[in-house]
Amino acid sequence: MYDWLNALPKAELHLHLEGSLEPELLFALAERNKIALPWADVETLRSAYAFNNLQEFLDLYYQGAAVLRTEQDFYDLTWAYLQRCKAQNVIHTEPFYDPQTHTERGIPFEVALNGIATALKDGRQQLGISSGLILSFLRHLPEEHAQKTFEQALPYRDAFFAVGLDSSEMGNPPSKFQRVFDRARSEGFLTVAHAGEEGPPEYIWQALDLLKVSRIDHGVRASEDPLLMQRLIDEQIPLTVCPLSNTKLCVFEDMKHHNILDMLEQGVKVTVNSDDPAYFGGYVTENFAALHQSLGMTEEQAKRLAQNSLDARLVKG
Ligand SMILES: Nc1ncnc2[nH]cnc12
Ligand SMILES: [Zn+2]
Repeated sequence: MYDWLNALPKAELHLHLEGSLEPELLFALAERNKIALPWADVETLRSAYAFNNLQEFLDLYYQGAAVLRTEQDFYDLTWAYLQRCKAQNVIHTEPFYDPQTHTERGIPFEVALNGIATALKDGRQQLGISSGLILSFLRHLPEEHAQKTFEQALPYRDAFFAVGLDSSEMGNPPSKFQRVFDRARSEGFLTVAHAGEEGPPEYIWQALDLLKVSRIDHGVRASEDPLLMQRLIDEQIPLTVCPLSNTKLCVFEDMKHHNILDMLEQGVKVTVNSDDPAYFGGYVTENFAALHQSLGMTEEQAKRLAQNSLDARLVKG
């Protein structure tokens, strides 16, 4: 039905690998690793995917990620996501992963990174999907933990090209991470950050001015601040918007109220992404389809959104 959206060549620039863990794989990995789960079956787990806000989702997301233990698990997770990319004509992806989600529960740093990096390499060679990995810090933890994580990552510097910032936004402003982002930039890494998902426009200003980000992840609350909107337009700073995520997490009450097409028409470089597709009801094509269904997105707008995603890539080729 949405072949025309599937057919558009596109890039995905906002995807948490841990958020692509489908319930079926989650159960398979739990069995492989002999981990007892609190849900009776896949359907029971799926029925728990009802959230009132970001935190309610994160609590389940971290619980789900606990089935990931071995390099093979991380490989399988990443490979399954890349297969979805292939099926939806996502020709380039710049996914995040959260090292601290795994190191904080005793998984050695290199286990997750090796599994992910190997799958991304195979994706390039076997599927023709280009990619670059973003190492994302958990903002609900102290900055010192992020510093330590970055130091752990440095010996593997060829495996990622940027650092990011995710997890609980409210009360954890970008300013909390200024030093570790300074350090990452001094080592030659690019920066991105989640900002303006639930948090105020002020957090977007901070991400731009203090963390010197190349893109804003989400950023939908920018529309509350005309000066900020003007800056995003003037400087063509990309926003990696995630429509299904925003409605699942009640950032917008209904897709009919989503502001992505208004921002597109005002000249903001918005892109369409899936965020945590296993939890939010779909991958990139389903996100485009929701915009068509609820907002009347035209074919011309879809093409512009897809082109924006290709233009907003930070890793070329
Ligand atoms: N949408 C989101 N916002 C913040 N942190 C996240 N981690 C995974 N998904 C996230
Ligand atoms: Zn996200």
